[in-house]
Formats: sequence, structure tokens, C-alpha cells
Amino acid sequence: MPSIRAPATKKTTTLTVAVKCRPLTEKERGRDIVRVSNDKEVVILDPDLSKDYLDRIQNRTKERRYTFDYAFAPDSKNVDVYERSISSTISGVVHGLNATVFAYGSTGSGKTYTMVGTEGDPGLMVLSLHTIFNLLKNDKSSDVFEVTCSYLEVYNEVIYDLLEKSSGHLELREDPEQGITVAGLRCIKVNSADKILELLKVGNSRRKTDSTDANETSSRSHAVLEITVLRKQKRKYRSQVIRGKLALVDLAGSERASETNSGGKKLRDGANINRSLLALANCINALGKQHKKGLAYVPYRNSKLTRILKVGLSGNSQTVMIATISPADNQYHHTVNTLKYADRAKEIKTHIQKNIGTVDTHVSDYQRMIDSLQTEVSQLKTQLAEKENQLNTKPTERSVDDELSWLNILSQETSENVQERINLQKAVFELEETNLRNRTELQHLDDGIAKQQAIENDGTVVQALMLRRQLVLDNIRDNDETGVIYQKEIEANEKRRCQLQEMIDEAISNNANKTYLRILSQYRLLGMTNTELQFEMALRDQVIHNQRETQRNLWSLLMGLGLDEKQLLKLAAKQGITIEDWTMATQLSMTDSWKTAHERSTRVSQPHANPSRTFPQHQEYGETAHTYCREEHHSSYYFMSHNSPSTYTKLTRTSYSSPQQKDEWNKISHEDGTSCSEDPCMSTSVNCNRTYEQSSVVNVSKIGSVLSAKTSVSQVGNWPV
Ligand SMILES: Nc1ncnc2c1ncn2[C@@H]1O[C@H](COP(=O)(O)OP(=O)(O)OP(=O)(O)O)[C@@H](O)[C@H]1O
Repeated sequence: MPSIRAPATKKTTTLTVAVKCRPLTEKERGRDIVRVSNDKEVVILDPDLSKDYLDRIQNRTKERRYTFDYAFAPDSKNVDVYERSISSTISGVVHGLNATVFAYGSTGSGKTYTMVGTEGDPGLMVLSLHTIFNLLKNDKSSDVFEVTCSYLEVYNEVIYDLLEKSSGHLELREDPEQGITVAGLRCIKVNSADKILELLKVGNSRRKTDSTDANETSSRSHAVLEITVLRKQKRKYRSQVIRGKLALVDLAGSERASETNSGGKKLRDGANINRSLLALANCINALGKQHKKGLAYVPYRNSKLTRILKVGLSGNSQTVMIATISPADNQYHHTVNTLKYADRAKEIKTHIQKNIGTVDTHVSDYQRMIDSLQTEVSQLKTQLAEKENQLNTKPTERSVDDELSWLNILSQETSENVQERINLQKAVFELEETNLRNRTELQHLDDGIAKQQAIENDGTVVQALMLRRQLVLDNIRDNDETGVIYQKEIEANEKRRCQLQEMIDEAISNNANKTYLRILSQYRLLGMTNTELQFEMALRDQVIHNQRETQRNLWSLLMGLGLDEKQLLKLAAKQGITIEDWTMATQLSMTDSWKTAHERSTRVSQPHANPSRTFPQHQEYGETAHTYCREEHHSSYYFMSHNSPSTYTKLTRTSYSSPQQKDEWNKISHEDGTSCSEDPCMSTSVNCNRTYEQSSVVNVSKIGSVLSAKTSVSQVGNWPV
């Protein structure tokens, strides 16, 4: 079929952005911090409960408010999302228009639930297919329809056919007429929604999923279901073929390694997912900027995902982005990140146009098309010449206004470049961490094999150990290889950074408005320093996570020895070790799910680097155990009862909530008899002159980080969504 596109009127439209908040799951016992008002507005409350009215009116809270085309509260069904934000787009597919719907959000935020759904709450893929086949069934024209379907996944930057039992690696091809296509991808002819749903089911069962701490069945790949509807129109003098395409995309979720609690393969998957999502985020950023200045380069080529989504993001497609978010307070950073990108995506423009191919075209029609194409070519040539002219213009020749916005764009790109470098460095750091653990395990395995070889006859244990050894070695090699790729990307990123800085410096030295430009540049540099600090904190976050894991493992080990609470305390006392909080520590070692729900409380219940003090929990085990806590970044203290861990009662500087609280606070004393005269609400200690490390409670050297780890954590870091 000739596929010359007949010139038809192009309609410019913006991406439709809908936000869907899922309900709190049973496992999550956190606070719900998302509010959806008037069907369009989403408010994210500050997860820090201690912020009061004054903080709010002085803008010191982390509360955020966003407006989108549509917003859906946790009680909304998939069909509500479909009817309000998608259905009209889907019907265009039957009339030769392209449409793309993609779900975007952090891991466990509900993307797969929204796209695929359940039997009781069918997802957007299922609902769209029913609409398409209903429209075809009810079509009154004499047109003939043909529907085909393909389903692929991108896993670790490799494309697989989900409709093929054992699919090999597929390659992307740039076709001058059809755009980006996947060579060798199966396109199956279908004649009912049920048939596609069957294929969808089979395809989903082949998708790579894994269980992580954040989501039991986490999708580790990006899945793209594409439905093509061909409408063949028989007319008196010519036949026309209209082709509409619908792409339904379920992305893998962005994640932080510290949250998914993953290592080895899972960590590598996560790093790849984050990398392709970062590439997508960068495209959204660039496209969002394009409408303002028309300058931004859109880095589609950075990942397979962005190349596949190119048409949906900027080409001939009516596109809907469903940003999925979790309402849980511990997901605050992910939620804000997702909404930030969703907010930018609102600016993206696409250009929709009917895909019409003609068969038996009359010569005069061809002539008309050729004329029109020639006009288009000459217009493009003029535009290209103008652009080249602009690029060759020296900064000094620009007007000041132009200069400033040009510099602004440059510095914006610099910040993004820094952000990208930070993400890459974090990925490298995570890989190195995993390999460190892998190498330790390898050492243990070698020792074990040597010992076992000396005593064993049949060699079965040795064989099992050798197998494990090979697996660990493979992981080390894979991680090293990925590390080399990341290093190369860091180098490329660094090169770009230098280029950008040179351009900024040149603009400053050439321009009359030097002082203003210098301030602007300084401002951007400070912003970058800030981002780098965030990276440092993210690294610290990771170290703390590892310490907690060690703590948990060692507790399990101690518990496994069969010692009861008294024996353990006695043993510890003999060694001069004070166990800080028996209740919490044992709970911590017993259940992992407890850890997630109570992470906040464990995090804040440990002694602090500065000021140092001894907490009296160990005197009051069991029912009456209380912990004094401080959250470092908010300089606030809480009084928390273990009987009801979710209840936080704030102590204020001028008044205690109850006499009991005041008494409890007054009990705080150091072991050596000195006490802190600090008010609970002050962030510095008055009489306390010992450092954290000196405190005998924090006898880290005795049992590693088992009994007392530095665990004042701020969950910062802008891991890309
Ligand atoms: N609207 C909803 N109603 C009820 N449960 C939901 C809803 N949305 C999501 N969930 C539940 O939340 C959990 C995570 O959802 P889902 O697997 O869809 O997340 P995801 O964003 O696809 O995660 P990943 O990126 O890790 O694959 C699942 O247990 C799912 O059943």
C-alpha cells in the first residue's frame, strides 16, 4: 500500500495530564497526605506533623499544590479515569488518528493497576479495547476494518516480543515513512476485544516482574501494547486507507535502591529502569521548555523507551499521561517528583493529523501532494537557514533580552546536567556497594568450599557452594561492566558540563550587563551546590540503610542463638554494653514488614550525633517503654509511646502536653550523672558536652552497629522519576 501521507490540516494540541492517587494498601500504615479537590487539584500535605499554623502561613511547610486536567481521588475506579480523560481520545483511533496513553509514577504507585486492572476494576487497556471494538461494530459505513495488535517490553534496554513464547532481542529501526518501528515484532490480526485480552493476559504472564520491598509484584520492564486500526474506504474513483494507532504504555516504576532493598540483579534492573526513566524525564523537560523558547534539544536517542515514545511525546499523537501516586507520607518525595514531571508534561505539544494512505490515486492527486510537499520542503529550508543563522550569531550581537533568556536556558541545562551526573554517580555508588557485598560473600564461599572439600565425601554441598560462587562471580562481572558504561556516561556528562560552563563564561565576558549576568550565574552555581549536597545526603541515606540491614541481621543471629531477653541483657551488661531499646530491637529483627511501617519511629529513636545524651528506655522495658526522639531536619522532639507507635505527641518549648511528659523529659540523664538541661524543643544542648561517640550507650565498637547505629536520617535525594 502506498503510504504517502496526504497533506491534511494539522491540529496542535497539548498533552492531557491526569493524576490518579491510589488508596493506602493494607501493608501501609502511614498517614494519608494526598488530598484531591475539585477534580483537578492535588494537594500534598507536609509529612512532618509538627509544622504548625505559623509555619504554614509563613510558607515554611513542604505542602505542595498542583492543578492538572483531571485529578482522581483514591476511591475512583479505573472506569472513572477512562470515561473522563481517555474515551474521547480512543474513539479518534477508529478515524485514523494516533493516540498514546502512558502511566508514569514511582514503584508501587498503581501504574499496572491502572493500565491492566483487575476483574472487578478493569484497567485502561481493557476498557480501550472494548471501546474500539464497540465502535467498529456500530459503524454504519461500508468501510472494511482490520485490527492488528503487538505487545512488547523493554527490559534492561533490550526489546522483547511479549506475544512470542521465547522472543529474542529485537532492534529498533528508523523508517523514513513509518517512523520508529521494531524489526521482527509480531503483529497479530484480531477480530474481537476478547482475543486481544487473551493475548494481553499471555503477554503479561511473560513480563519480567520481581518482588521488591516497595511492591510485591513490581514490573521490571516497560510494556507497550499497540493496536492498529486500518479503515479501508471504497470510493468511486479511489480507495483510501486510514490508519489509526493506539499505544498503551505501562512503565516500570522509578525507585530508590535503599527502598527496594535490592542487590545484584534487582539493583541492576533498578538502575536500568531509573536510567530510561531519567531519559524520559529529560525529554519531558526539554519538550516542556520547547514551547517557551523553541530551542531545547530533545534527547530521544538516550534510551529505547524514549525512542519508542517519540511519536507519543511530540509527533502525530493525541497523548494522555496518567501520573500515578501513592497517598502514603513516606512516599512524599516520590509523589512530589512525579507531580513535578506531570506538571511539566502539561506544556508538551503534539500535532495530530489523520493518517491517510491512498490506493489507486489519480495523477492529479499525486501532483497536488508533490506540490504541497515541495512547499513544505522549501519552508523547512528557510526555517533551517534561520536557525543556523541564530546559532552562528555571537552573543554580543544579541539584544540584552535575548541574551538573558539564552543564559537562563544555558544555566537551566547546566542544572539538569548536574542532576544527571548525580544520578549516574549514585548508580555507580550502588553498584560498588553491591559488589563489595558480593566480594565478601565470595570470600566466605571460598572458605566454605575449602573446609567442605576436606570433610565431604559425595561433594553435594561443595557443588551447591560452587554454583552459588559462579552466580556471585557473574553478578560481579555484570556489575563491573555496567559500572564501566556508567563511567563513560559520567565522562560524557562532564564534557557537556564544561561546554555549558564555557558558553556561560563567554556570555558573561562579552556582555555589557556583566553584574546581572554574574549574579545569575552565581545563583545557578549555588543551586548546583545545593543539588550536590542533596546527593551527599542521599549517599548517607544509603549507608544508613546498610547499617540498619546489618543491625537486623545481627539481631536475627542473636535471637537465633536461642538466648532470651534476660540472658542477652546479662551478657551485654557483662561486656559493658547497654542495649538501648529491647522492644524495638526485637521487633525490628522479627518482622520486615514491621520495619516499613515503623521506619519513621526506628529512625528517630536513636541517639543523636549532636547533642549526645542517654535515653532511659532501657530502664523501662515492655509496657511502659518510651522513647525520646528528634527529627534532625526539623529540630523538633517528640514523645512517643511504643504501645501506640503511630501516636506522636509534640512537646512544645513553653508548655508540655501533660505533666507526665514533663516528668518523662526530666528523666533524661547521662549515665555519668550529668543531665541535659536542654528544653526538648531546642536543638542544642546546654550542659551536654560529650560527643555521641563518647557515650557508653553507643558502644559501636563492641558489637559493630548492632545495638546503636547513627540513624538520624533525612529521606532526601532527587532520584529521578
Ligand atoms: N486504585 C487502586 N485500588 C486498589 N489497589 C490499588 C490501586 N492501585 C494500586 N493498587 C495496589 O497497589 C499495589 C501496587 O500497584 P501496582 O503494582 O499497580 O504498582 P506499579 O506502579 O505498577 O508498581 P511497579 O512500578 O513496581 O510495577 C498493588 O498491590 C495494587 O493492587
